[in-house]
Amino acid sequence: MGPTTHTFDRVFGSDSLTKQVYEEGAKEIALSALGGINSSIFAYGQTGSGKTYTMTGITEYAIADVYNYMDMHKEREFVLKFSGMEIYNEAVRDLLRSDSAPLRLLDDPEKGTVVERLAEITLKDRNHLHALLSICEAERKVGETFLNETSSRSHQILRLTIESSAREYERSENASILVSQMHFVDLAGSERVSQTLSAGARLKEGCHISLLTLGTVIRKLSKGRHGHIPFRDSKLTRILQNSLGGNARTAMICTMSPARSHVDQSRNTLLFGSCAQEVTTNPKVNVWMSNKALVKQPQREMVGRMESEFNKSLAPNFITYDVVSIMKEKDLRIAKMNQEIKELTRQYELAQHNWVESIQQSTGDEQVLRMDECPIFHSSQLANPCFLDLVPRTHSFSKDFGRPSARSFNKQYPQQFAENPEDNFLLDENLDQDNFLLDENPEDNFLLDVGTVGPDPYECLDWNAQMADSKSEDDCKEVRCIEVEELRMDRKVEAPLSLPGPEKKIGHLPLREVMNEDAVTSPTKGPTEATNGDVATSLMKVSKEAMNEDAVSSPQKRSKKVMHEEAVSFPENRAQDLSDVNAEYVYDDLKQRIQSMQNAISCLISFSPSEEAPRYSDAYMFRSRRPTLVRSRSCGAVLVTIPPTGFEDFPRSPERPQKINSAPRFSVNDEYFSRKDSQKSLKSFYTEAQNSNKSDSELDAFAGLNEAKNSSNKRSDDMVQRAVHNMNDARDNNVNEIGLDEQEGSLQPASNRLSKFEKQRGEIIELWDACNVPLVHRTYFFLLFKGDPSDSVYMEVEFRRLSLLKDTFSHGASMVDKSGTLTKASSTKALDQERKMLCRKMHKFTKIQRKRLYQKWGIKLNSKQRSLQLAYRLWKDTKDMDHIWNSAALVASLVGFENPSQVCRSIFGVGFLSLKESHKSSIWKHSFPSLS
Ligand SMILES: Nc1ncnc2c1ncn2[C@@H]1O[C@H](COP(=O)(O)OP(=O)(O)OP(=O)(O)O)[C@@H](O)[C@H]1O
Repeated sequence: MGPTTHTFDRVFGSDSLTKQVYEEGAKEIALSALGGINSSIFAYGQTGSGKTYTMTGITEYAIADVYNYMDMHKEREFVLKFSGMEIYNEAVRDLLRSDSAPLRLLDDPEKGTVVERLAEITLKDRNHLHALLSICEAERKVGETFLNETSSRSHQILRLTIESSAREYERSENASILVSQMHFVDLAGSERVSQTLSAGARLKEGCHISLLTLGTVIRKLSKGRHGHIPFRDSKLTRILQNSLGGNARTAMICTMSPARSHVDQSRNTLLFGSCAQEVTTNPKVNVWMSNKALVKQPQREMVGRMESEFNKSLAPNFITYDVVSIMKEKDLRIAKMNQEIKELTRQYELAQHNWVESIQQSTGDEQVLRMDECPIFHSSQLANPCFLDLVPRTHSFSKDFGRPSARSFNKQYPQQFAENPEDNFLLDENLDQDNFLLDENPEDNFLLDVGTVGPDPYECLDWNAQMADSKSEDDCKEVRCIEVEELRMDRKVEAPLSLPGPEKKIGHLPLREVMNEDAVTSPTKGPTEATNGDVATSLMKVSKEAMNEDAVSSPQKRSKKVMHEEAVSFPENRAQDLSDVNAEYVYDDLKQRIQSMQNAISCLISFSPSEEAPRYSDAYMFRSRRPTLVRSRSCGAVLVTIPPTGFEDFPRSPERPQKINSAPRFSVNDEYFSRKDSQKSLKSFYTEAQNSNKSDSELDAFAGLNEAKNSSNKRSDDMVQRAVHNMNDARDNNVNEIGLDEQEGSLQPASNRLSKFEKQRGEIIELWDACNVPLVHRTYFFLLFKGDPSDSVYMEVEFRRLSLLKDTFSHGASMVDKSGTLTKASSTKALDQERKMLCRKMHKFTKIQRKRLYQKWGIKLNSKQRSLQLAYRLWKDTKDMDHIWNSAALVASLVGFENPSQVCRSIFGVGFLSLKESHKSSIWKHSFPSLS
């Protein structure tokens, strides 16, 4: 048929060694996979021409080279995965799972065609790979034996996936992993194409489809990528689509028999090889972003968002407009409201006085006394604290005519109860949150023990906290007290029956339940309060009910609303009005007006010059509403004592005029506490910061959450200087600046509270120093030092605990001095143990504080990445290992890691010590290019 010329890259004779074929024909391409480029080595040829023989050798050599390369490049990390499959009769079989059913092919948008459920074994070492190769070979042979074939009728595809990365890629901003696949494809004998084509009976058998499609694909590809390339027409071409014409470097080894009888097959093979020679592929380096790198981008955005929010919340600190005039205006309004409250309170007391008088007149003092002695609380239920717990603290029934008891109300109007936001807050999670002191951490009862000395810090707990602390205990106390009464008064009096007129109606109401409710809704009452006054108050309530009924049932009387309005609108007539049966509405109205006034004041003092920073003020208002709600609604006996004295309670009353400069005063140095000089007090820090050249950069770096550095260095400087200035203000207790003095008369309580707050803060700082309180612990107080009244209890507790700690230390020292019997070592050990114990307790407490702060900051507890990111940013430009250690400690505390070293490990992949030791090594240099 005449000579035909074909050109190939290499031609090997029959005396060529497989090694030579590999070295000259396949090695370069195969090892491209180590650089992230897919590679494929095909063997094509007729049966018995040496495909399997050659591919086995090439695979061996390639694997050896891969492992040699890995050995020579220890700075990189490699992960090898191996899988083997066989395609026979368009069925894909996993060679590593002998019993596997044919595998399906799936289209993955990123990876292309993938074989579903194909085993991919991560290799331990080269022996492991050899073992797997043997398994594949054996498995393929088993199939051939089963088919009673002496030659390969199937295609074998061995795939080695190589993932390589720099060992310290985790630390790199551009962290990436190279992922490539190395394919070794031993095709079925090529003669089968022509055979099957000629022998139609075998068309549906063997590998003809794949080979036929392979040939078509190669032919089309060799002519350029014009038209449709039928990759999807066979499993083989579908799986190897990349290798054939896409993202891969491919070597096609064509084997031929020198026998004259095989000249046709040899010619076909040459034609196939010629076509394949023309095919161009489009190999690329396959760079995958590491998981961390992938996470980093959105994480960075998230951090940025959080930081900007955080900065916004701090905005008042850096706002430059005239806060003095705004504060003055607010102070004036507050002063005016205080005056109004005083007047209302006076009216309120008078109303109550008249009301009591009217009750006494209508029932007689004797009756009251008899009621007082009534053992009406004889109830096993009442003595059951569980029952008490189950009764929600409803307190908004003062205007519900014929109100049922708390229990029956809930049964009858569950919806209404659920919809009442005032009631809901009693059930919300804040209860748990504030309940921690007793419930979540039994060990924190230690704090309560401390609290038995000096003024009770819990007087300034918000209402929920009081409820949480006292709900079971105080209720029990109250019940106990009642039980005492019961024992003392051993006779029953049908009290309601003795009430005149309409009272008899209400007398049908189970007075016990009314009393129960009173007991339940007066959690703040101590045992001594549940005496005659309580019962008298309960009686008043009963009478009130009766009056309500009366009012409703007497259309001749003026409407309640009118009476109510008149009583409020015309105070000069209040004497007459209050003596009326509708005096209760004046009473209620006054309460409500006082309450709304208090709320308004809360509004005013929760200074929010920027609408962008509503969080604190909102939270503040929410909290500040609680005491007034409780006191104004449910506890008549307690109610009388609230205003105006309630305003002077530190820090319960919400009308403290918040000093603008004081609120965020400590914000800038929040992170600065994580510096190595952990024992440094705030004062010394700020003094030093002010005099130090490093204040600009380091303060800012430690502020961390502050984007000021990135956005504007100049602004950052201003911020820091302002913060320092503020700190000095605090130290000098200079309240003149915001014009408080002008309102001194009316704002004296608030000023007192401010000064008390600042004094307490100073004391705590001194105690920290005195007790060598660790840095991490101090950091929990950054935001608590903002002066939010609702935080004052924590300051109080901290102060007491530290006082105790200090006393304990000094006491321990003096014991050593006095006794003289203890050796220094033993006493030191005892002190150490004691200190450890206290530290444990402190740690427990601070964990809770941390949780609380998280909630306050809006930080999710699982935001480890954010903190680590922050740490990385803090460390990026530092050479100071102490600095790293301290900030790692801070981050560890924030993210809940056990120790700072764990933080280092998370960021660098090595612990702190390794990090320190390796700071001159490539790891360090890589991580901190500025150092290298
Ligand atoms: N280069 C070589 N040197 C020595 N022997 C070889 C060489 N190539 C192949 N052989 C031998 O020829 C025989 C057939 O080789 P091999 O099985 O590799 O052919 P094949 O193309 O894979 O055939 P099939 O398609 O039927 O599987 C084997 O016994 C093998 O040992």
